[in-house]
Amino acid sequence: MKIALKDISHSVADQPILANINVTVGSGECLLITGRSGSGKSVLFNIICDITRPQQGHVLIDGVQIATMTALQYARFRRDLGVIFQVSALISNLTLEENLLLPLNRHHSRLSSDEKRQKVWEICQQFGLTQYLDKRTDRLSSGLASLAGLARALIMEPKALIWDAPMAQVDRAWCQHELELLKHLKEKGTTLVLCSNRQELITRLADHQVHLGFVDELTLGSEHAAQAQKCQ
Ligand SMILES: Nc1ncnc2c1ncn2[C@@H]1O[C@H](COP(=O)(O)OP(=O)(O)OP(=O)(O)O)[C@@H](O)[C@H]1O
Repeated sequence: MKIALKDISHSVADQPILANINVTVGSGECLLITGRSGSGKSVLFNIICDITRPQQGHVLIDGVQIATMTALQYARFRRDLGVIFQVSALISNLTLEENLLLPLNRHHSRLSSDEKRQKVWEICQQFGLTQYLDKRTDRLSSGLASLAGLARALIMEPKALIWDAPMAQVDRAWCQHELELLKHLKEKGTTLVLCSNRQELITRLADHQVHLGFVDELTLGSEHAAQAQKCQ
C-alpha cells in the first residue's frame, strides 16, 4: 500500500500543529514519525488513519484521496490498514477471543466460524496468548493488552501497519522481538508507519522520517514545523 501525505496542515484548538507535511511511503518501506512530546505525532497518526480529516492537504492511498474514495475503496482501505493505538483500544467487556473475532466478522464474513476461530488461535499462538482467550481484556496486564492489540492488528494480515509508540510498555526482550517482527513485516512488503523516537527503529528500519518539532528546534515556519527526509 502506498501512503502519500500531500501538503498536510492542521491546527488543534486554533493552535497550528502540523504545517505543510509532504512524504510518501510505499510497500516494504517504513516511515518514522518522530518529535518530542506534544509535537503532533498522534495528531498526524489520527490523520493517516482517517480518524481526523486534515484541515488542509490530502492523504492518498495508492493514489486515491481518502476524502474522495467510494464506499468500496474505503472499506478496502480500512480492511488493509492495521492500526495499533498508544493506549489499548480493545473492548474491555469482551474476551480476548471476542475482540480478535471482531475484525474478522466485519471484513471476512465469508469465512466459516471454525475458520475464524482457527485464525484467532494461530495468532494467539504466535504471541503466546492462547491461555487468555477466554479472559475479558480489562483483566489483562498492560503488557498483555499491548500484545493483544498487536495480535488484533495483524490478524487481518494488513498491507500497511500504523503503530503509535511501538516498543513502549514492554521489556527489553520483547522490544527486540517487536523489532524483528517489524523487520519481517517490512521484508514481506508491508508498509510501516511508526510514531516513535526509538533510535533502533530509526537506524534499522526507517526509509523516510518526518520530524515534527518546534521553532526552537528547527527554525522553520510557525511554532510547529516539520522536516521530512529520506533516510539512507
Ligand atoms: N483534543 C485536543 N484538544 C486540545 N489540544 C489537543 C488535542 N489533541 C492534541 N492536542 C494538542 O496538540 C498538540 C499535539 O499533541 P499530540 O498528542 O499529537 O502530541 P504527541 O507528539 O503525540 O505527544 P506524545 O509523544 O506525548 O504522545 C499538543 O499540544 C496537544 O496538547
